[in-house]
Amino acid sequence: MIKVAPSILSADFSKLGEEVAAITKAGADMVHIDVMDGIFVPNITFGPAVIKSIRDKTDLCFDVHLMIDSPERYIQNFVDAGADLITVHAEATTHLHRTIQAIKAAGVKAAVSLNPATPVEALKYVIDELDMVLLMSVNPGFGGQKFIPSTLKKIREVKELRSDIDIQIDGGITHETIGECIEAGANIFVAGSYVFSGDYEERIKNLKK
Ligand SMILES: O=C(CO)[C@@H](O)[C@H](O)COP(=O)(O)O
Ligand SMILES: [Fe+2]
Repeated sequence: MIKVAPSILSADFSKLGEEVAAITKAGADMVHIDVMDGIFVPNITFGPAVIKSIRDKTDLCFDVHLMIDSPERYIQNFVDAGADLITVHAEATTHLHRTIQAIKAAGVKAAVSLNPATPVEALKYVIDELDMVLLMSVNPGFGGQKFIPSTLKKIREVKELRSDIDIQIDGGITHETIGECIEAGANIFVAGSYVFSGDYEERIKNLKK
């Protein structure tokens, strides 16, 4: 089944709670929350306090995408804030396996993300521990960028490593780019600018069909 996870990076921050309620009503399957620290990526967004403030606006899964250096330092803070699924970047932590164990020990689902230039081999010795793999289809840091086509090959490579794993694609997803990702084997789609620049319900429906 195809799932759509609107990224609130493209929402109106001045009314974030209402935006989360609106995408829930519009048929979103998860809420994708992009946390950026200005070090791992050249942008800064929000932290646990903001996430906690919107937790009671929806019952949907809070899919927290950590684009922060050494994410192991903050796992418990994001769990306490209401995260259901925590994604860390393989490039951001020295001890990836230990970080995954820490996420699971904290009682939430664990995923690993790879930047566009990072080979799928980076997942080889941790993939059996994971609930999901996130493949970045743009360089992380900003919404509204163009989909990088080499992601399609990476989707197939992840499938070869573990055929039953959820594969989430993040960056440049629209009604035009989603189809080839589904064909390659991905099943969860983050969409920021595409969903938030139109009628939310119509845009989510377009992606699902
Ligand atoms: O993690 C990121 C960006 O680093 C994403 O989640 C973006 O928010 C996706 O935005 P669009 O490409 O869909 O506009
Ligand atoms: Fe993201």
